Order: sequence, then structure tokens, then C-alpha cells
Amino acid sequence: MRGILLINIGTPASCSKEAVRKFVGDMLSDPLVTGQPEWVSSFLAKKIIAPVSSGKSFNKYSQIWRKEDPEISPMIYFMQKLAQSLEAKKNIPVEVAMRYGEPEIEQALKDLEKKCPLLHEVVVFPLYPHYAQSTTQTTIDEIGRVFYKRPHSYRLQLVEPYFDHPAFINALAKHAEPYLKDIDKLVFSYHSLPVDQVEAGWKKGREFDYVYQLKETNRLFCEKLNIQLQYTLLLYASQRGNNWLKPFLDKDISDLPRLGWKKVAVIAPGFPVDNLETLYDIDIEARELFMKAGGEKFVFVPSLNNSDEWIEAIWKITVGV
Ligand SMILES: C=CC1=C(C)c2cc3[nH]c(cc4nc(cc5[nH]c(cc1n2)c(C)c5CCC(=O)O)C(CCC(=O)O)=C4C)c(C)c3C=C
Ligand SMILES: [Fe+2]
Repeated sequence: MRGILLINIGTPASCSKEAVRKFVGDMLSDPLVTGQPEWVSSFLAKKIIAPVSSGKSFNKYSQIWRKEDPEISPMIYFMQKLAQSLEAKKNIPVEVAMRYGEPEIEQALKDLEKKCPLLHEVVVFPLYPHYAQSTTQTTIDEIGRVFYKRPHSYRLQLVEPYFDHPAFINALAKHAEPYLKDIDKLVFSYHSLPVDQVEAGWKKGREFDYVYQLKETNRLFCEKLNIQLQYTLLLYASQRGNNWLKPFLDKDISDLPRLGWKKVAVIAPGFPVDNLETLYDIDIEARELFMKAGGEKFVFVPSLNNSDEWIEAIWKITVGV
């Protein structure tokens, strides 16, 4: 029998200062995220960066954390909903794992084995549509470390970035279309990255080229919905330095009303489930900046989450039918 493991980047275990500091510290200790040697990353992250910058992250998490039952991070909530829907609709065992924090990959594999003792293959689906060393690569490395620690009675099948998969593009288009009525500009928002990491990927080829891949997603999405590319804008969010991919969402969004684009929709195809970067950086911060600058209408396009179209697309991307 086959099982599916859905993996995402991770999220704090609770909305407390300690949990956020731990999550930020773990993430920024990873040399594939920082681009620094292991000991430098670990020292800087745990002793300097996390204690200082996690206060800001904590404030953001406090504004998006689910207040309803269950009181958990939106990312874990949407990942669990997605796993439950996929399991129910496709009759296949599904577990969720996070690269940083919980559920850990090792535990999720054990849970899948428990759910299904006759497992012969686990399809590992890192939910990042576009390659980045700070997401795709570090997740693949972690799976390798965990999987080869002990013998297993099943094989792994790893799903590659799916930025141009027709099922992904179809799902995105179908999901987004109703949000795109009566607007002047469609903004594609993507997570920014350090330029040196982007260049390193670009030199290796298209399989590793973050910017090529996200522009392909935009092009195919526009083609599907018959949208002229000139009617769209590409902005990058969540930068942590100046030498990161530009233009920045939190700077340029305020210019749009002055340029005559007073009604915008913002979509973030790099995030298949909602999380801090969509719910805060876009739906709270960018909205506020845009409206304060004279904007009239700001439409946030939610992530695919556990929509029917996304379940169907995941099935095609992972199992291929
Ligand atoms: C496309 C996905 C992502 C890329 C690429 C990425 C790169 C990247 N991130 C950091 C540092 C932080 N990321 C944080 C949160 C966070 N990152 C992603 C996705 C990508 N990151 C998501 C979905 C989230 C939110 C998770 C959630 O709980 O909802 C954080 C902590 C919070 C914050 O203040 O933003 C840090 C820190 C770096 C340095 C980096 C590339 C080098
Ligand atoms: Fe991040």
C-alpha cells in the first residue's frame, strides 16, 4: 500500500515568545537557510538573531494565530485539514511533517507505518512549488538523514518542484478566478531570497532556478485565465536584508494607488497553504500600507488550502493519475 507524506517548512509549537524563539533559532541555525557554515549559523541564530528578531515574529504570530478551537498555528491547521481531506477523498493514508518543529519527519513516518503496516511506498511531497535551497533542498536533506538512520520495509518516492505542473496551474486558476473581478492590477507575491542563493541555483540550471520557476508559474497562470502579463506585477515579500530579491512588496505596494492602480488583488502561488507570510505580510501588512496610500480595494487571494481543486491536483502530482 502507498502513503503520502505532506511536508512544509514548519511553524512554532505555540504562540509564546519561547516557542517562536525556538522555531526561528532552529530555522536560522540551518546552513542551507543562512548560507553560512554550520557553527556560524548555529551561534548567530541561537545567541544573537533569534533572541533579537523573534520578538518581531512573535508580534506577527499573535495577530494571525487561530483564536478558535483548535488554537494552533494557521499553517499546521491548514496542513492537517489538507491531509484529512486528501485521506478521505482518495482513500490513502496521509501524514503531515514539518522541516522545523513538529510533527517531525521521523515521527510522521512512524505514524504512517502505524496507520498502514503493509506500506510499500511513501510518496514524499514537499509542498514548495519552486526550488530553493532554504526550502526544497533542506527538506530533501532532512528526509535523507532520517530515512537512512534505520532500515525500512518501504521505498520513498520524492516529488520534485511542481511550478509548471498543469494540475497545479489549473487548480490555482480555478481557485483564484472568482477573486479577480473588478481590479486594476494583479500582484504576484513571492517569498524573497538572498540574491547569492538565487544566483547559485540559476547557475546550476532551471531545475534549481527559483526566479525562472516562479515566472513560469505566473506565465502559465495568466495564459490559463487569459490575463495579459502587463496587467500583473511581481513583488517579493519577507526579505531579511537589502541584497534580497526585489522589488519588495512592503515598499512598492504603497506606490500603486499613486500610479493609478487603486484596486488590486494579491496572490501568492508559492504558498499552497496559508501561513504567517500570507496572513500577515499580505493580508494585514500589505493591505494596510496599500489602503493608507489611497487604495480603494485590496483583495487577498487565500492559498489553495484544502480546496477540492487542490486535492485533485495533489493526487495528479503525487500519484500521477
Ligand atoms: C517559499 C517559501 C519560503 C522560502 C523560500 C523561505 C526562505 C527563508 N525564510 C527565512 C527565515 C524565516 N522564515 C520564517 C517563516 C516562514 N518562512 C516560510 C517560507 C519560506 N521561507 C513560511 C511559510 C514561513 C511561515 C511559517 C508559519 O509559521 O506560518 C521565519 C519566522 C517568522 C518570520 O518572522 O517571518 C524566519 C525567520 C530565511 C532566512 C529564508 C531564506 C534564506
Ligand atoms: Fe521563511
